[in-house]
Amino acid sequence: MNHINKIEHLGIAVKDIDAANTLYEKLLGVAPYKQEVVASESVITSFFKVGENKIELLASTDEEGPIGKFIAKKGEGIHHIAFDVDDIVAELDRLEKEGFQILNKTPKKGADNKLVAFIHPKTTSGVLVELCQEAPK
Ligand SMILES: CC[C@H](C(=O)O)C(=O)SCCNC(=O)CCNC(=O)[C@H](O)C(C)(C)COP(=O)(O)OP(=O)(O)OC[C@H]1O[C@@H](n2cnc3c(N)ncnc32)[C@H](O)[C@@H]1OP(=O)(O)O
Ligand SMILES: [Co+2]
Repeated sequence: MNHINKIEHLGIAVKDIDAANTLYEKLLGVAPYKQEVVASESVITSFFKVGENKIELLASTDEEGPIGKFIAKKGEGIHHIAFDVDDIVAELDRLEKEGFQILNKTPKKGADNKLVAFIHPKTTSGVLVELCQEAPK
């Protein structure tokens, strides 16, 4: 069984979701296919399909949220890389045993019908990693 199946999406932190939607629609030549608020993360997300991959734009709904804090500290830009897994609980267990710092050991509801968990960037050479498992319909 594969551990990591593919890149699920690339998360990009933006200040203004409408302005970023317009910019990325020009850049990619395609409109976003979904916009979704994830209140637990204080974000509004917007998804673009690019071939087999996805871009997730994220704007903060609360400056104290993770995206608000990220932009305040680092400005707009690439925020995280998300990987698709078949069994997120098993993968979190494997990665914790491998020494990665899991930020939420219990997967939480993410956007685009996913269960998600995050790994601290200080244990992944500075890249915030998200694991995603397709949530049961
Ligand atoms: C779930 C909905 C959606 C989806 O796909 O379904 C999403 O993707 S939501 C995305 C937003 N949610 C999260 O990011 C949750 C996980 N993130 C966190 O728990 C925090 O943001 C955390 C722990 C990564 C950083 O926490 P905090 O900002 O409070 O701490 P610091 O600012 O002190 O940062 C500590 C250290 O990490 C560096 N850092 C922070 N964010 C990132 C990042 N995105 N990429 C790389 N590095 C990051 C920060 O610069 C600090 O490093 P230092 O060397 O001390 O400056
Ligand atoms: Co994400």
